[in-house]
Amino acid sequence: MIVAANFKMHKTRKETIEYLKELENVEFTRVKVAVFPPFSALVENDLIGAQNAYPAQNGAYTGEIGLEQLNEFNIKRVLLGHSERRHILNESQEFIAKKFDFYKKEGFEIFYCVGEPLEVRKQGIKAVMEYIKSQFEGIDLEYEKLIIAYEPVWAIGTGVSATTEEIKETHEEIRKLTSAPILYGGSVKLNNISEILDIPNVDGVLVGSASLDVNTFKEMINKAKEKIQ
Ligand SMILES: O=C[C@H](O)COP(=O)(O)O
Repeated sequence: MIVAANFKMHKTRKETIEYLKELENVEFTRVKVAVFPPFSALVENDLIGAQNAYPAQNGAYTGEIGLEQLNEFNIKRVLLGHSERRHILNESQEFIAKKFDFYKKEGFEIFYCVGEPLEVRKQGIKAVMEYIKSQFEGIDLEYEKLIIAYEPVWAIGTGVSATTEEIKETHEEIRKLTSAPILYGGSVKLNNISEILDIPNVDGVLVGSASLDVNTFKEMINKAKEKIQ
């Protein structure tokens, strides 16, 4: 079971350090926990991953960070292909695949996000899978340190999670393509996490807004623990 927190553009360095301190007392046995803070809050801690990274050691890439900056904090985990980077920052599949390739070669654990917009979901699962397959172009689905996060765009930050049936059918289809763990993300809250974790082929969750409160996130970790036999 994997429970991951994506702070997006929330929290300062000080707040992130306090958050991590709160997590120190949590017993993680058999639950993998990951925390993705903003770049300015990256610290050396096993839970930490970067929300994004440029595919280079260093260089003239204004506004980006690369391997050199991640190495400073011994960070070996990165989130790639998040919907906000694809849709707000217009990252192309080709560029995301370049990042994937670079950080795969560096042995990073890669949380790789996919998910369809509402107009595609309305056309049904076949169209959803065509869309998702296009987001897998250039991605090594056999990479042993790959974790996939299925996050329907229309469920992110809206308070409206995908239905159990939608998650079930999509994860089932993604499972046919890879043996990597598959997380669900998109309005995961304390009141729906248990139900979501019960769905076949759901190996964990990627949580945005609900993860910002550390007590809520801790309770989510506990709910995930309850699912482990
Ligand atoms: O990375 C996390 C997802 O975008 C989900 O965000 P959310 O939980 O605020 O809907």
